[in-house]
Amino acid sequence: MTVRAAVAGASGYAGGELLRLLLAHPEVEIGALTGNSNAGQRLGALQPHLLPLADRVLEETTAEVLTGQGRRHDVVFLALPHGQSAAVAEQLGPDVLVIDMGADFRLKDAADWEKYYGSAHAGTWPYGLAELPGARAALEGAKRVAVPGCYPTAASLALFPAYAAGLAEAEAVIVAASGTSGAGKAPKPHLLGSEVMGSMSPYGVGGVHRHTPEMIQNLSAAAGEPVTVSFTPTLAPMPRGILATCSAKARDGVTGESLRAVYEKALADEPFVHLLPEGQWPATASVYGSNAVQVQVAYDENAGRIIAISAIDNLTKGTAGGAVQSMNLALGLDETTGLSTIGVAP
Ligand SMILES: NC(=O)C1=CN([C@@H]2O[C@H](COP(=O)(O)OP(=O)(O)OC[C@H]3O[C@@H](n4cnc5c(N)ncnc54)[C@H](OP(=O)(O)O)[C@@H]3O)[C@@H](O)[C@H]2O)C=CC1
Ligand SMILES: CC(=O)N[C@@H](CCC(=O)OP(=O)(O)O)C(=O)O
Repeated sequence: MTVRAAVAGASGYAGGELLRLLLAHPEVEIGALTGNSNAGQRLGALQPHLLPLADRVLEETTAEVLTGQGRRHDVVFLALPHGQSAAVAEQLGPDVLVIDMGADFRLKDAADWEKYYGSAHAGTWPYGLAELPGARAALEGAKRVAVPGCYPTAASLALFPAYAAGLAEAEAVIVAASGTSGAGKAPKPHLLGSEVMGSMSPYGVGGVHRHTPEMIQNLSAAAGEPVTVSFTPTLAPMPRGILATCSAKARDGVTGESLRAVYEKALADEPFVHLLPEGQWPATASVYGSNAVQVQVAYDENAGRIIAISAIDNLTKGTAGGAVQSMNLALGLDETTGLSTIGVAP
């Protein structure tokens, strides 16, 4: 099978990571690459690490370029700022597979979308987090996929086994540290090297971060009841990676042994999510550039809380790897095709 893929937003961080993965995908041929302010530029000037594509020139992001006659794209990836995908997506025909790496189609509840994103809700597509209960069935054969946000990927994969097994009360506290690439490539004063280097700082505090309703959606679905989430993101002085420290009050009767047994069973067959051996803890350095997710879980007897910690690469499993994994499922390819669990160290 040859899958011809177009990438909109090829000049950005998510688009760049996606192209890195697609270049190593045995079934994919790379078609049109588009940008916005950088349309007309050589990709080599913007993404110098993607040597085989250095002489490709970015086109405008239009429906004609993405799905026009003669383009022959089987899949279109949209790696655009949130709020920009819907207008493009509605012009793409029903036969092409469209994978949105932005937020536009992740949420089911229109009121949540309006509250956290401040615009009209565009709709809801099958959710590209394959590991969640029931997700693979919805992705197989899908023509539209909404790739999750990076923090919801990390937090949901850490906590869903506890909720799916009924071990946790319906309240979760999530504190996660992210590398700066999570904020995208567009210049922002708080991301200047001199602001970020040597310092960690919180942002989006007090339940206002737009990933909160997405986490609530995922954990409530796993629990089968509404779960409240208190989420605090922090910025860490590193280019990539998310470490999510998640906790929830344990239901009566939970022990360290029963908790571990539930996680071992839930994650046993997952190709990308690895429950670490007891005593070993997730670290962002171990998943750098890889689609792997490290998870560890412990029962805090004094506080009666379940502590679940995960590490991902925000650009790989947190966006581009999740997008490729979803594409594989949608097209009937082996889910792991073109995706590595091998990191880079030190
Ligand atoms: N960075 C991350 O870790 C993650 C990102 N995502 C999502 O991926 C998407 C892209 O993020 P990211 O790559 O980080 O952002 P960047 O700012 O790095 O890249 C944005 C891309 O979108 C293009 N673009 C900007 N404005 C428009 C517009 N109005 N119309 C069309 N194209 C436009 C830019 O083109 P140009 O440069 O030519 O102006 C660029 O290619 C976002 O929705 C983000 O939420 C999801 C999970 C994780
Ligand atoms: C460090 C940092 O700023 N991270 C981003 C998350 C980016 C992302 O994954 O989210 P979307 O795909 O939903 O945009 C933020 O907190 O907004």
